[in-house]
Amino acid sequence: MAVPEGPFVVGVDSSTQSTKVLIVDSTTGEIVARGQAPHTVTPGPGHESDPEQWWTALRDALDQCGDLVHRVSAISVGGQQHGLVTLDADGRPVRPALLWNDVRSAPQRDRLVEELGGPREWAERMGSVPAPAFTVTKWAWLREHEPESVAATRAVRLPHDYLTERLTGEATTDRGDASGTGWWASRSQTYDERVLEHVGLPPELLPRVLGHGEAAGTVRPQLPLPAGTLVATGTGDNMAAAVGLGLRPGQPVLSLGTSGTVYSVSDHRPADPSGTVSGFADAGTGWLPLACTLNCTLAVDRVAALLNVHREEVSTGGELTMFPFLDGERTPNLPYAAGLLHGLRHDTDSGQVLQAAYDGAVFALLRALDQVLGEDGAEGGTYDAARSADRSGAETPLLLIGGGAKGTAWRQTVLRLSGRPVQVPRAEELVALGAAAQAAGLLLGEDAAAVARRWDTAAGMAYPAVPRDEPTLERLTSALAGADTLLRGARP
Ligand SMILES: Nc1ncnc2c1ncn2[C@@H]1O[C@H](COP(=O)(O)OP(=O)(O)O)[C@@H](O)[C@H]1O
Ligand SMILES: O=C(CO)[C@@H](O)[C@H](O)COP(=O)(O)O
Repeated sequence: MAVPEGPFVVGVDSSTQSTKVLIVDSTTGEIVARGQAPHTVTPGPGHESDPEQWWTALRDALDQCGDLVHRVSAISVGGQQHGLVTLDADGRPVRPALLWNDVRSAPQRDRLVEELGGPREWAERMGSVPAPAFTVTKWAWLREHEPESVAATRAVRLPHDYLTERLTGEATTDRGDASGTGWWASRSQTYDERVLEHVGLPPELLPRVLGHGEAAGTVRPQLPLPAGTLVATGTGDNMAAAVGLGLRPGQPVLSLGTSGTVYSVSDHRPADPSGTVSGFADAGTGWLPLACTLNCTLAVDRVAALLNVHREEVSTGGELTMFPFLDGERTPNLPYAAGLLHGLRHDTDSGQVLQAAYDGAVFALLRALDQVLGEDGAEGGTYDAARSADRSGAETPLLLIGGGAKGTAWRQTVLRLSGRPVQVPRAEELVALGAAAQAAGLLLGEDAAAVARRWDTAAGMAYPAVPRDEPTLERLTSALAGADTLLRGARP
């Protein structure tokens, strides 16, 4: 095999549970070194992490890559979306970051939607009806609950902005991640003065939104990378994964990680007034209609741990339904929900209970997939099936990514409940690869998604479609309707 010659680039995925770093040969896409370091997330009703720890984790993960770190030419950071990072006058976090899966801001979210024109106005102007995940709702929560933290705040950042700024010293963001704040309007593609004024956030506290392909800066001296290393814009983790797959319109993705997401890229600006589909911008000049669940791999792993079985020890049979909404849920919009199990019998075994958790998690994502693909449609919401078929007329495979995609039980559940062909890319770290492609794109003057396509990152195991398990889908649909009052829950 040829010795990698570079130039080398670094892709970073600073996600909820850990920081992952890849050093990639920009010519071939070969991964030549990797590192990973964990993050701590507070348990309980709120989910918070210390941004300083993300920075330490990034340095640790880079250290694990060995001497190659000193030979890299460019870097880019993909980060978990939406997190509210508040910095003081010295650039230090005022308090831990409020994360995307912290639903304490659900009451503020409801008020903001109502006070600023209702769901249709939000969707049409901003691109999304905000969920409690969105940064603007967290800022509104902080104003109510910790006015002293707000008073001490001199800068507001997203997770990837924070890390990029630590690398460059420049306050920058990109349109992809900015589109998940709730204060960046997709219609005007600028920060929205009306929203900012309403929530008392001075625009000068926000970073500059870089244009497509613009550099964020260069690495400051005395960091673990060569001084002067180019720093690309970076973006939110889902936008980075879309780049990492070299995604084209009509190719659906299902990502199984801490969050579950379904999305595609689109040339059309999404505007879903139901709020199921977030109308994000992508990392280029297009769009990324996306639906996200709060309960995915961690929830299913938690159920396996409660049952004291391995995550692959599932069994068939029984008539169980489970909605594993341990953290409340975003899709469907049930922020005050808790997990729910229905249909237990004397002969139910633990494998069936675990399978019901997988089914519930995948069902929530697949229910949203048609709406996501509808937002991708050319005529404002009608899913164009023809675009989702290849030249032979076969349905375009669902690309299955994220840590869960490594698991057999996850793969089989998606196949059975989607009835679609599924493709699992061999490349596992698509967020970090997408960030690496951004860095390579900046270095080589190429489009980042084209770089990823050149690296052939989406290639992998192809599973043909199997008949859709309609009885299970029907059982889940009717259980969801029947359990509505319970799942709406009482506001704490
Ligand atoms: N071999 C595996 N089989 C099934 N699930 C796995 C496997 N390895 C990791 N996972 C799951 O992947 C999850 C992490 O996914 P990842 O996409 O890395 O998370 P994040 O969303 O934080 O980036 C873990 O919660 C774990 O449940
Ligand atoms: O909130 C969303 C998307 O809107 C999440 O997808 C976050 O971006 C967190 O991602 P992971 O840590 O699960 O990768």
